[in-house]
Amino acid sequence: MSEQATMMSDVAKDAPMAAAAAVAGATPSPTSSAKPKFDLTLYLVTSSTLLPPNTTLESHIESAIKGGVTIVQLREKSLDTAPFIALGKRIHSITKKYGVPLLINDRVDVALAVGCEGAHIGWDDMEYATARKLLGPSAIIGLSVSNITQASLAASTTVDYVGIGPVFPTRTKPDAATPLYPGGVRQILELVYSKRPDLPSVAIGSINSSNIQAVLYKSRPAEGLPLAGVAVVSAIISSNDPESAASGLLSLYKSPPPWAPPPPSQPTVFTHFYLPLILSKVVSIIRSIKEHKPLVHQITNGVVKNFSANVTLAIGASPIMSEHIEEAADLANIVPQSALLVNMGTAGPGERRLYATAIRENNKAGKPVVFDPVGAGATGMRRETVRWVLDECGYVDVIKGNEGEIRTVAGEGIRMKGVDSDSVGGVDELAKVVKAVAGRERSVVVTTGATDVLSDGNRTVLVSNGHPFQALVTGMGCALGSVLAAALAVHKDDKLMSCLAAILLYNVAAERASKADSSKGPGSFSVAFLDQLYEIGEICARGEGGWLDGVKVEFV
Ligand SMILES: Cc1ncc(COP(=O)(O)OP(=O)(O)O)c(N)n1
Ligand SMILES: Cc1nc(C(=O)O)sc1CCOP(=O)(O)O
Repeated sequence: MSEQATMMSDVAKDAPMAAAAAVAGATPSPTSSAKPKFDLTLYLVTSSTLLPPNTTLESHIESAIKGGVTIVQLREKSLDTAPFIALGKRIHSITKKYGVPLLINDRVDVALAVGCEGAHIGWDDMEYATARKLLGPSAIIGLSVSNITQASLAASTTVDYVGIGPVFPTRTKPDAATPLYPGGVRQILELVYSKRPDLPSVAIGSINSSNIQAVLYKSRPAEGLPLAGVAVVSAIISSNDPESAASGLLSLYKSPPPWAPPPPSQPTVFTHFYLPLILSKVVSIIRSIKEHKPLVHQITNGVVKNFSANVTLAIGASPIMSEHIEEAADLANIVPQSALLVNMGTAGPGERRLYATAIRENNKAGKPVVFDPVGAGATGMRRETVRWVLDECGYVDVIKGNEGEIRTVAGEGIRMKGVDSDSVGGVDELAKVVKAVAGRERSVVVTTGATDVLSDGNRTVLVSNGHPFQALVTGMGCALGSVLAAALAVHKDDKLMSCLAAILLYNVAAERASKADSSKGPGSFSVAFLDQLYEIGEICARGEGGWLDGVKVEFV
């Protein structure tokens, strides 16, 4: 209330601003009034053509403001000047009542005539310097930014905010630039911050209740200003209940995303000094799996289903192999401890909607998601599926793959033979790539190979346990996804720790299986491996950690 009240008095005081004087032919005085305070948190951009039937823009805007919209932009592409000004005046009389600033899209002349708080302009509109001259120093002026060059140019001006977009493909603006996705928004935020650390930004382009938290979370730069808000058109304008649409968006904006629980009070420090502590946590996570029997919903490929289900059962978790969109929400909520594994091994474009629904439902339920981009670099279709999952389906907690797959996720055009991969650099170089991808996606990344590399973007661990037979059993790599998911389901507050527990369980089980008398080759090894997964679970249930004596763990 107090912020709104301050804003209201500022807006009311400054409303006619220097602009009105300019309309009358006078030059606006640079000291005529102070710039009104503005809050970009929930920015409503209008489009009358998207209103539901029998509704008016005036009542829609008023309801949306009641729901929490903090700033409004009148964007009416097909109105002539006179009706545009008349509409602007009617809308301004509403926004002023609530102390919410009103900006006009594209048309500086209309903003001047309406006497509202400012304008938003793009690169095809009036040049910023001219707009500023006409509107005066107290006007709020925003500039669109769709790429790094525009970001750099915008940040070299005195503009008041930038509108970054489109984040996603949008039907509302047919001439929008190429989608940036949250990762591209983050790059622009970093650039803007490096040139003008005080300049606030909003993101725009198909932002709605299903993606707002992922946009905010994944676009957040490692340092510098995060987004100051989100701008939406259809998510509010096309709604039959704009007040609820706005309040729903605002509440999602303000709450921490369910997949990012508050950091543990004592985060595990990953150094050799703390190895005994780390290994005792590994034991307790594996014991927890047996205790809680988490459900692992697996959308996985046909080649590995049976083995993955057996691996899940052997560690004490409960597998369900479902590929029905209709039950994704129920499965995400059916038990308190569960997780989702999405393995794209044999997927085609038909599966993308299933992935999106299952990932979003698990995000909403605060359940962890493991994504295995099998064969990511092998074909264009697979590369597009990886992009779709990471950019458009919400948030994945863990990305797990072999070196080639993770390098593809990193954006390297590595060639892959089927779903296997060639190693290109040393482990140190790979560790840098893994860490960079983890930082970029804000996920834990697990790369499997002779040495497994795990990173959450800050801490990076190398694990060199395991046995060469693992590479000779179909589904060995894929089934690891179910163990990662089970570990995350029971231990969410330090995801890297959960992944380390899963990797150590898996690889030590493989070493022990290779030494079993019954283990004569990959076939008998795979049976002994299931036995060892079970056996280690039993050992951990007794609270014993001797099985970890030979682990080869390095912290980098
Ligand atoms: C907040 C915000 N950001 C970007 C835009 C896009 O403006 P522009 O580039 O002028 O394109 P049109 O809106 O005119 O199609 C915006 N309007 N608002
Ligand atoms: C007005 C606008 N500007 C964009 C940009 O990329 O600059 S995208 C866009 C349309 C946003 O509408 P919706 O929320 O319905 O997708």
